[in-house]
Formats: sequence, structure tokens, C-alpha cells
Amino acid sequence: MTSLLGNPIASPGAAINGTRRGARADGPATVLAIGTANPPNCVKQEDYADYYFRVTKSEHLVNLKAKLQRICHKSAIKKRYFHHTEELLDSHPEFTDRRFPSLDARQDIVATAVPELTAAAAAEAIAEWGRPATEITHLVVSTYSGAHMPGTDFHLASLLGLRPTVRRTMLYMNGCSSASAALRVAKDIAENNRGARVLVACAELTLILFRAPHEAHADTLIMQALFGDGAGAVVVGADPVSVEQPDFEMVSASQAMIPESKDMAKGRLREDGLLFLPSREMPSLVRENIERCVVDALSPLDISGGWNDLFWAVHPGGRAILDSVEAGLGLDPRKLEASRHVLREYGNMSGPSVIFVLDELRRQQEENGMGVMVGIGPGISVETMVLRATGSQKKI
Ligand SMILES: CC(=O)CC(=O)SCCNC(=O)CCNC(=O)[C@H](O)C(C)(C)COP(=O)(O)OP(=O)(O)OC[C@H]1O[C@@H](n2cnc3c(N)ncnc32)[C@H](O)[C@@H]1OP(=O)(O)O
Repeated sequence: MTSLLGNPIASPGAAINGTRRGARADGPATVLAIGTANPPNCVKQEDYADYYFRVTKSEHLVNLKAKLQRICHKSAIKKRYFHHTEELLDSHPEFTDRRFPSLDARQDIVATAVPELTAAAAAEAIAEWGRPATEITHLVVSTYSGAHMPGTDFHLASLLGLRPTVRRTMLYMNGCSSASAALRVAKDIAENNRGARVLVACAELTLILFRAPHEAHADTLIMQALFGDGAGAVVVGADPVSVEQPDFEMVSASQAMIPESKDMAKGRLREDGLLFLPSREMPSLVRENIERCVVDALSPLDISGGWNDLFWAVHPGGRAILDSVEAGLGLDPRKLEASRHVLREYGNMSGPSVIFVLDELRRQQEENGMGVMVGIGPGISVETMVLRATGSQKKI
């Protein structure tokens, strides 16, 4: 092809391809900073059964209370944090009396509480990142604690003073793998948009699923016994500039559905809040399938074993879930210490948990080389991200 003057010009396709290549980052996405936050109300796990049966005015259900005590005792959790307090529950009898609809009231509370808790975690991450909030180009927010239009992303952008043109993506109902899914999306954005700085933010409040005990629904005790509130935030970007100190390179990301698992961990948003019921078979299904998920994720990188040579950031869904991952992969017990620490100190905070685990891993500063982040979500879905620790000695 020639110009009007007869000079040769590149075909339009070549020019577009060149522009697209130039629009991509040179290097892989990296974790540039991490922030976490919890609400102030802390309940010790050893006191939880007394607390829960008192605030739900259910002291007469002695068998259920004894069962909750047994679950708490075996949970390997020391304490959990909650946005809701005894006073809040007292002022909303519909939260503990399932005869009345309570979704509207729950939604009204989380509409401000979720953006505020998320903002606390995000502000910590941005401060560590060291650049102004206005230099965040993209925002990916994930939660199942409420659904509004505009969503938490919109409110969070205002609370943090992000630029009005920040490109926002809202992910809902990804259960306990919500942060892993958001980090996977952030990696793609960062690698495909040169100079992008993506803020990932994820928060869950158990108010959305808090309910009173009921003899006909003893299974609901499990979520009351394990789940806690928290928020995590991560700044993701490729090709770090001098002020930025990456903790981890995000080498690859994959997702898998465990076959025949659609009834294993399901949630339903009802008039009396979110009903979430992980099945008793979940730990064994995780044990049987985790290695296949990990092999599928790592074999393209020519890693097909030697799991104890890697570091691990596994979603602390429950003590039995961590035991299953440990057994399924034949891991040395110390390999899951960061996950067990987060479970012990905060309970299962759903999606944000894995961000707390990453934070804990870099705090321990023992891990170098390659590692794997594993999110475990509804279905059962397994989100796997291969990481490489950069060894940067950030003062956290
Ligand atoms: C899908 C997502 O989005 C991600 C998630 O994280 S979902 C949550 C995932 N977590 C889980 O599924 C919990 C995993 N389970 C555990 O950690 C442990 O089983 C536990 C701490 C709950 C109990 O410990 P354990 O060693 O299994 O003790 P065990 O004596 O067998 O069980 C204690 C009681 O809990 C009950 N129980 C255990 N798992 C249960 C379940 N999934 N649902 C209901 N009850 C359960 C048992 O029946 C038992 O009741 P009784 O004492 O009345 O017999």
C-alpha cells in the first residue's frame, strides 16, 4: 500500500497491532501493596456460644448450644471481629426472628458499612504503595455483602478521592473466592494496560448471614461458628517505578470447577438474609481434587510436583478445609502456617481472608521463590494464582 505521494505505508492492521503491543505492559503484574481492616467488635471463640445464644434470646435451645460449643472448640479459631454489636441486634429484632423479612434492613446497614470498611483497608494499601490515590487507574471490588446501584465501587472511589475517570468493575456473589477472582481480573487489567495501577478491594460482613439458631436448621450453626468480618485491599501493577516495591509477581492465574460439586457450598439470598450452607462433604471433596487443580495450574510452568518447595497462601475456610489441602498435597504442616494464623486470629472472613494470608506470608518474610495462592469458593470453585516472592524487604 502507498500514500498519495507514492510512499509505502504500513497496512492499517500492522499499525493497530503495533499500537496494541505498545499498550501492553512489558512485565508481569505484581502485588505492590496490601492493606487489611476489621471492625472493632471482637468476640473470643471460647465465649461465642454464650454470646450467640444470649443475643439471639435462644438460651432454651440447650442441645444446639452444646453443639455450637463443640464446633467452636474444634474450629481452631481464637477470636473473630464483627460489624454488628449486641446493641445493633437488639434494635433489629427481625435479624434474629426468621418469621420477619430482614433483607431490606440488612441491605441498608451494609450499604455504608461495606464501603467504609473497604476504604479502611484500601487507605492502608495506598499509603504503603506510596503514590497518590489519584494515580489509581482501575478499581475492582468484590463482595456478597449487599448489592446496590451504584455499588461499593462507586462509594469507595469517592471515599478514597480516586479520580472520577477511574475504571470500575464490581464483582458480586463469588463467595469465599471473591478476592482471588478480583486479583485474577486485576492481573489481566494490569498486564494489558501499560501503566495501569489497579486497586483490588474486597469486604464481607457477616450481618448479611447472621440468623438465630433453629432446631430444624442445625446446619446453619456452621456459618455462625466460623465466619468473621474483614476487608482486604491490594494495589496491583506491572513494570514498577522507583517508589514502588513489589512483594509478589503474579505469574499465572487459573480457575477450576470441582466436578459434581454444585451442591457442596451454596448460598441463597432470601428475605431473611443470605443462607450459606457448606456441605459436610466439602473437606473430603477438596482433599480428593486439590492436587488435580494445582497440577493443571502449574504444569504449563513445568512444575508438576515438589509442593513442599513452594510457599502456600490457602483460603482458611475452616480447620478441616486446611487439613484437606495439607493432606491432598502432602504438605509439611508448617506450609499452611500463614493460613492457620489467619483462621486463628480472624475466623473465615470469606474472600478477604486470602489477602490477610498474603499479608501474613510477607510479614513472616520466610518465603522466597515460587508459591501458590488458592481461593476456594462456591460450587466448589478453585482459584489458583502462581506467585513469585520478590524478596523485597518492606518494613510492614
Ligand atoms: C465455598 C466458599 O465460598 C468458601 C468457604 O470457605 S465455605 C466454608 C468452608 N468451611 C467448611 O465447610 C467447614 C469445614 N469444617 C471444619 O472446619 C470442621 O469440620 C469443623 C471445625 C466445623 C468441625 O470440626 P471436626 O473436626 O470436623 O469436628 P466434628 O466433631 O466432626 O464436628 C463437630 C460438629 O460439627 C458438625 N459439622 C461439621 N461439619 C458440618 C457442616 N459442614 N455443616 C453442619 N454441621 C457440621 C458435625 O456434625 C458435629 O456435630 P455434632 O457434634 O453434633 O456431632
